[in-house]
Amino acid sequence: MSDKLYANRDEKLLSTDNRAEFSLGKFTPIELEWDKLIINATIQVGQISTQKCLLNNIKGVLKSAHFTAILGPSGSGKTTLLNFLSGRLTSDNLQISGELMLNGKRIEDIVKFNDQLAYVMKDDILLATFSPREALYFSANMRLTISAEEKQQRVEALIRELGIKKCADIRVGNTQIRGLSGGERKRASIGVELLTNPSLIFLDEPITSLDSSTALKVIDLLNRLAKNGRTIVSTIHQPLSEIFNNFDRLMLLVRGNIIYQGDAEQAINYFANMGFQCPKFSNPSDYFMKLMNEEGLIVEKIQEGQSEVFDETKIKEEFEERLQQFINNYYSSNMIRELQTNENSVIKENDSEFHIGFIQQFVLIYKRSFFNEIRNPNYVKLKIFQSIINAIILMLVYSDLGKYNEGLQNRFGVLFLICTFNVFGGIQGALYTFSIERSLFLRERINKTYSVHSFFWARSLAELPFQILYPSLQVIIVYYVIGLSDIHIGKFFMLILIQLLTYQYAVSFGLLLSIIIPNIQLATSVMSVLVMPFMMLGGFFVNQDNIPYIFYPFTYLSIFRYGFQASVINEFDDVKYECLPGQECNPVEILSITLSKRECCYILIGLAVGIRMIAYQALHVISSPEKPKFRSPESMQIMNNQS
Ligand SMILES: Nc1ncnc2c1ncn2[C@@H]1O[C@H](COP(=O)(O)OP(=O)(O)OP(=O)(O)O)[C@@H](O)[C@H]1O
Repeated sequence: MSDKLYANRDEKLLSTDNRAEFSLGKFTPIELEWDKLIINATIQVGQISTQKCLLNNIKGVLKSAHFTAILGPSGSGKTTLLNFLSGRLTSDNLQISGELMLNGKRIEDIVKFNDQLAYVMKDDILLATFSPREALYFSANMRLTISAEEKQQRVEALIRELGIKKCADIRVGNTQIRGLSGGERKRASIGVELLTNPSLIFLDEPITSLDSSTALKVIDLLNRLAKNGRTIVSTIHQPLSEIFNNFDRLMLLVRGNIIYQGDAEQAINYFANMGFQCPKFSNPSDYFMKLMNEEGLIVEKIQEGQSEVFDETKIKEEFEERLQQFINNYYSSNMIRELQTNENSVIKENDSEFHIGFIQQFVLIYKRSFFNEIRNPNYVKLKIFQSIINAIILMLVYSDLGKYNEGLQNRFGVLFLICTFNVFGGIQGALYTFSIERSLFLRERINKTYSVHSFFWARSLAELPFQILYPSLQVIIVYYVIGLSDIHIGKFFMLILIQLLTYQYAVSFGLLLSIIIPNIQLATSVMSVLVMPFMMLGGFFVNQDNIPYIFYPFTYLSIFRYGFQASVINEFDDVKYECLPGQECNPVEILSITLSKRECCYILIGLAVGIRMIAYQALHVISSPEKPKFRSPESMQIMNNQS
């Protein structure tokens, strides 16, 4: 059926220079072949470690100018295969053996050919505050070294090809911002990956959660890309028959074994010849899914009229037998002999790591991060609102600071609360902003869009104006209304500086947490657990002299301590405070503060910078996860025997 749609595919393949042209420009067709591929995972349960086979000695090929669909029940190894083929398999508990050939030539690591590949992830990872056109221009400016005019032509051509002209300038959106529909978002995600004009495109469940007509549009787009000579491979969950009819090649995976690999149209006949006839007018993919599942076997029995309660072990045995029959039949079929790539044009390895220099990367990321912040109106409004509300609460509670001992207590209290609001505001802000950008950062890093260096510095600088605004606002409102330091202009600015430094330390801390803990809920819980001891040992609740030695590390690192102590020194510096009528005391000594205001500020700067540098290193680590190493088939066999 697909041939009816794409009658000229073979002509394209036989073109003299073996190159095909799409509106994006020329590219070299790619065929990818793998052989004797085994992927095992080591699973540790308590003291016992076992081996699980994820892909079981499989051989296969992805042909150029074909759209290959990988179908299989959940857990059959589809994503593992796709990730292996695209060089994205990252897990230190995996062991691999096998061979990979690109256009007939054996290669060690497909990542060296990243320029020719694209991977469209299951989730659409785009910035909610940017439109598809802006996302495409950002990616084009980062990843293409052609002239500005050519970039514009390519972006506009893509927008046309993707059929997203009408929504090209609408923001992508998310749960808070109304934006694109699911299908438009998916096509925009595919567009970002197509910008580099890749020859080989991997897609992980591109139509899951799309309605049937939108899913058909996406599949039609993939078909058009295949028609033009590209190699398209996609995992797909239970496609409709209209969608199934658009596949050129089909690969069926069950428990890490391939049981069919070949022309999608021939699959029905192939299984019919084995005695498994797909009923008339039923969806072939539904039928194949039923064949590949134990549950399918039960359904089959019910449909045959068997009404007894099914014995689980018997069903398991029967399914094992059926699976073995499929595997044996597949290995004795002609399909396995046809799995060869053509000796084809040699593919060039990536030229360089990045396409543009640090300064250009920095400027592009800076602009994007800055606009992302201000286009997130709810977030900015919320932060400003939070600062104002905190200030109002402080003003109301401390409307009368008092004169003697009670005045002392109140002043300590208000200064500690200002620090507390800033610490929580800084940590939460950093946790929130990085957690929503995390997947985008990882996707762009895998694509080598920019360096960690440029991302880190550009983002830090773009956020700085907002990190100055939020804590300052609170001090500005509170200071004069409450009447701290008897309204001394120098002390007022000093208090702002101290709070800005405290906020920066909190931001560094929050950033580190959000980098090392991918789950925002977990990161928030860890934050609360860690922040409480810091708070208790910040110098307000317990006097510095009475803190047990065991807690000293917390006092040295406390996010509250230096900001609070510096604020207290600032408030009472050179002031003899009248703690009782006629009796003066030095509040700094009451709290046993031994550091000077300047020392506290230097320590805050040191901690903010130090923790930020650790966060920077952590960004490097998460953006280049360790890849499983290739092993010999013999050592895999030994490991399997031992487990
Ligand atoms: N690193 C790992 N360690 C242990 N088991 C793993 C690992 N990665 C994958 N698996 C297991 O391997 C099997 C295949 O996983 P995979 O994600 O490839 O399946 P899938 O066919 O894509 O499933 P789905 O359709 O549900 O996405 C699953 O049982 C999964 O739990």
